[in-house]
Amino acid sequence: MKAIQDLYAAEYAHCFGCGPRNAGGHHLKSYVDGDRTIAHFTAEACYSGGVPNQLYGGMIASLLDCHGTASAAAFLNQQRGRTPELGLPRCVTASLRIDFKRPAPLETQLTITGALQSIDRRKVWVALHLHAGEQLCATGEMLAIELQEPAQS
Ligand SMILES: CCCCCCCC(=O)SCCNC(=O)CCNC(=O)[C@H](O)C(C)(C)COP(=O)(O)OP(=O)(O)OC[C@H]1O[C@@H](n2cnc3c(N)ncnc32)[C@H](O)[C@@H]1OP(=O)(O)O
Repeated sequence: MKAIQDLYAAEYAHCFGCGPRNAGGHHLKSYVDGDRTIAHFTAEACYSGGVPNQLYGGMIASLLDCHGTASAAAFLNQQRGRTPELGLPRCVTASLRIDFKRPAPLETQLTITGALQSIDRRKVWVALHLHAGEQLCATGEMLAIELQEPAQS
């Protein structure tokens, strides 16, 4: 199965966190998994927060940001009855609230999941969770918005 990010149009594939066309980026890969989405990521030691073996909060935000917008695109497509191969809507983050519940470890596989909360036209609300094993480390609530097509001249 292709990752959601690998279905982005070339002009929207430059994201530092997940863009396949960003050579220096993190290349997060998100997948549809039944009625949710899932991604895995292992952070290198350089992404430390102030405390040893604790992942920097900005990286947690980045993982939720990229996984959330990928999830929103996939959920919009599902609602419209379109298969991803026909192209994905392009969603960006309008709002992202994060609760940091427990420290997330470095050099350990993290699991990020997304669940659809609701859709209202171009607006998609996604609930996000980040786990290390069984431990819930962070939750997020995202409002993603589908970009409008540029007006035809
Ligand atoms: C393409 C995929 C690449 C991967 C992306 C990875 C994730 C990212 O890092 S994205 C980068 C960070 N995000 C951004 O830079 C977004 C910056 N913001 C914008 O570009 C614009 O504000 C944008 C596109 C979100 C919305 O603008 P625009 O298309 O003009 O819509 P606009 O008319 O303002 O709002 C649409 C609706 O959303 C609502 N809305 C907009 N922003 C918010 C917000 N922050 N909170 C609540 N509601 C909002 C509006 O009230 C409106 O609602 P309604 O239709 O009911 O009246």
